[in-house]
Amino acid sequence: MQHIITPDPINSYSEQYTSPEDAVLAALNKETYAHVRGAQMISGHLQGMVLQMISQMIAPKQVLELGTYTGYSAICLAKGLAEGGQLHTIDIDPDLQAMREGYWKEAGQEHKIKQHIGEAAKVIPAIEGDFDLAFIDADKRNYSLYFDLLIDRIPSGGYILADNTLFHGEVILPVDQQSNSARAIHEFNIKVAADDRVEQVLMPIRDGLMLIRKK
Ligand SMILES: C[S@@+](CC[C@H](N)C(=O)[O-])C[C@H]1O[C@@H](n2cnc3c(N)ncnc32)[C@H](O)[C@@H]1O
Repeated sequence: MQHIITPDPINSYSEQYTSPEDAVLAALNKETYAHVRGAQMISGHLQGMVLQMISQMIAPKQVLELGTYTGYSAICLAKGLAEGGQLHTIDIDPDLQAMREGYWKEAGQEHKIKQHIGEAAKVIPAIEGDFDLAFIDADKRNYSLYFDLLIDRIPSGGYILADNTLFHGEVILPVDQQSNSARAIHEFNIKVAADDRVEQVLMPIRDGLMLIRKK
């Protein structure tokens, strides 16, 4: 499944003029593609640097990530945490835990990252406090539910990032030709755009990255 909607040469050029992927992230990316199912899900070099820079700009005290996978985006987001800050990351799948913990340690970020295993919708209410930044990157059909669960936990001036908001370009197809996931994402985009509590920008980076700011 294609997860990059920009043409390959444009993507390669953009990567060429983006700061190089650090050695630990490059090794994690390589191992994910070599050994882990669904490797196209990984954020990767370009989007990873976008996540890192957004996190560095916000310098959040507490970040919530929905969808850890092999832990690539968690490293990128953790790099921007304020001194003493923490990233909570939730995944339903326990199997990749040893792999991600190994890379978090190698990246020197393990002390900032707390892994929660379970269904995101059940785990979110069990984590205390507000989130200066939340990254939604788990199952697509629940994006609208995740927005509802998170919006009151984001302070004014805080941010939500949502991945795959262009869903391989399927969101622009007539609704009856969209897959269930694409329709759920399209409904999420409509919902966010209609919500007066937020302002947002849908950036055509990788598979579509929406940056939402709570007013
Ligand atoms: C797109 S991947 C995350 C990629 C990762 N954020 C990155 O950029 O490298 C989605 C992850 O969401 C997890 N997931 C799917 N449904 C979930 C649910 N209901 N609750 C928590 N995690 C879920 C999957 O196990 C998978 O690891």
